[in-house]
Amino acid sequence: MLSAHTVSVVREAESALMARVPDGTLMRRAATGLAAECARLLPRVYGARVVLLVGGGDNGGDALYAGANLAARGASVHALLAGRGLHQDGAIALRAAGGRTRWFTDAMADETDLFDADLIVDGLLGIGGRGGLREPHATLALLAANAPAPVVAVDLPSGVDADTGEVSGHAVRADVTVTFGTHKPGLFVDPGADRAGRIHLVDIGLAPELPGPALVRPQPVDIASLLPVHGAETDKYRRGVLEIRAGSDRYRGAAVLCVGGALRTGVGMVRYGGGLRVVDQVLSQWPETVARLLDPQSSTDLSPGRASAVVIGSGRGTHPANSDELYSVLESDLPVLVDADGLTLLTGDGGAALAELLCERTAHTLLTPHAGELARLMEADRGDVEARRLEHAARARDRFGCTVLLKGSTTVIAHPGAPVVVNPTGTPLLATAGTGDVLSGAVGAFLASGLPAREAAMCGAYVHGRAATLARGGAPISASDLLDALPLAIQEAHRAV
Ligand SMILES: NC(=O)C1=CN([C@@H]2O[C@H](COP(=O)(O)OP(=O)(O)OC[C@H]3O[C@@H](n4cnc5c(N)ncnc54)[C@H](O)[C@@H]3O)[C@@H](O)[C@H]2O)[C@@H](O)CC1
Ligand SMILES: Nc1ncnc2c1ncn2[C@@H]1O[C@H](COP(=O)(O)OP(=O)(O)O)[C@@H](O)[C@H]1O
Ligand SMILES: [K+]
Repeated sequence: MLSAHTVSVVREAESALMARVPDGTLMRRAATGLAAECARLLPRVYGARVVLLVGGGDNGGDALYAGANLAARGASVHALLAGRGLHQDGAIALRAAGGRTRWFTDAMADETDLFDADLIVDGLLGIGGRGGLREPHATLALLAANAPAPVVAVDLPSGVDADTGEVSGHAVRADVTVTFGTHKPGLFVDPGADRAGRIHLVDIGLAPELPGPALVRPQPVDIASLLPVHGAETDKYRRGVLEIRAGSDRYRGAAVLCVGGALRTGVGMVRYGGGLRVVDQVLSQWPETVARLLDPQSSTDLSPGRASAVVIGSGRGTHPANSDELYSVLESDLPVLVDADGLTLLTGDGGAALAELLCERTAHTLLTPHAGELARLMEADRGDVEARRLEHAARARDRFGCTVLLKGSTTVIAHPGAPVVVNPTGTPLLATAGTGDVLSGAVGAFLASGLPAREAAMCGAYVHGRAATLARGGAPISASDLLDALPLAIQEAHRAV
């Protein structure tokens, strides 16, 4: 697992470490690691043209010392200084090694060395950055974006909020981010993650001072260790029986995709309950489904019966009868995943009794909203949810006391009492109708196999994201393509051990 810590925790750990080592040690370690990564990106250091964008704080200091290191090895290093302060010792070191420094003004915008650079180092702001970039930082970020050279961000791309990944206005877009001591949450979560490029962690000796992480990002090997392994003696009940209450006579596709997602994830049995037309459609597409007619409008027995887990909601409807169905499902002691229409039913005054029941559940419970659904659930603004996904997923987790998987450009999973998980797989190709239905089926299959909600969500989101990439080798996909690729994604994930 890669782990990330918030700014306040990093600051505390750094102070504790600094008290034990000679002055300047941490910055020297950081700058040495940064210079080494810069050197790796250059065909050769001697003669390379390196431009440093230098802010007034220690982030600028790191860039200046790394620049001094490169200048001492024969690079032509030019620092553009921005903001009010300057890390004086860093600037002295750079000049002593033959580098140049110059204060940046807007008038210079056309004649900077940026366009001729072989490498640009973004040392404008690190974990001390607050809010959108002010001038002249914003202009420099824009100039760097338009220059052809690769950009290396120091600690994090300037303009990205270290704790949330939020970007307001301009932010540097890095090809590589060299981060120090531990990852910062904003490097893992969009829109920040999208600005970070490849992330390289430099060990500055901080680990012993760090508490548990705020955030984790599973690696293939972590997923491999979680995936259920079915031995020779397994049978369909041990693999899990998933009851699916997704789709309706009106939205039959949701049922087909959700059932397909579960079957292709390797569940032992899917039981499906729904109206005549949707049952027909499910059976014609997936004859292995055990289906029964169930009309939420009239049936009194809406309970899920003998299953290992239930998925409910997508395309199911938001009528009072659907509320009754959700109520019976939540009343059971089975693991339950609630998606889409099921989430809508939890909102407003009408949803109060359901929400209360949800909060009281002791069995594994998982909500899988996208940003719009989470915004409705929590009476928040959708744009705000997208800008600060971690905070909003955690708020929903705390409100309902259950696991929340927030879908979107970065999928995050918030679970009570554990670090938030950031899913490392996925692609914008997934932003197409019906892919969420496949996800709920896949996660439901893992729940049915006995994985706890957090682990089921991690495995489901991971293989779903990989399936999107594997399905057509990076070409556009539809939700149905995911179904074919899910088994490959699972096979690949098992191999990572
Ligand atoms: N503290 C330590 O021991 C270490 C810190 N290191 C570096 O130090 C960095 C943190 O340094 P600082 O605390 O000095 O903070 P920064 O260098 O990140 O930034 C602080 C400066 O930026 C200005 N600023 C903040 N938000 C701004 C905005 N939106 N637009 C324009 N200017 C803005 C502030 O007024 C302040 O002058 C880390 O990210 C890392 O790069 C590393 O050297 C490792 C060791
Ligand atoms: N920009 C994006 N980048 C990566 N994944 C995305 C993006 N947008 C959406 N997704 C993923 O696509 C799926 C869409 O699910 P959802 O919004 O429920 O759609 P639907 O209801 O049509 O099935 C989710 O798994 C989500 O994480
Ligand atoms: K930076």
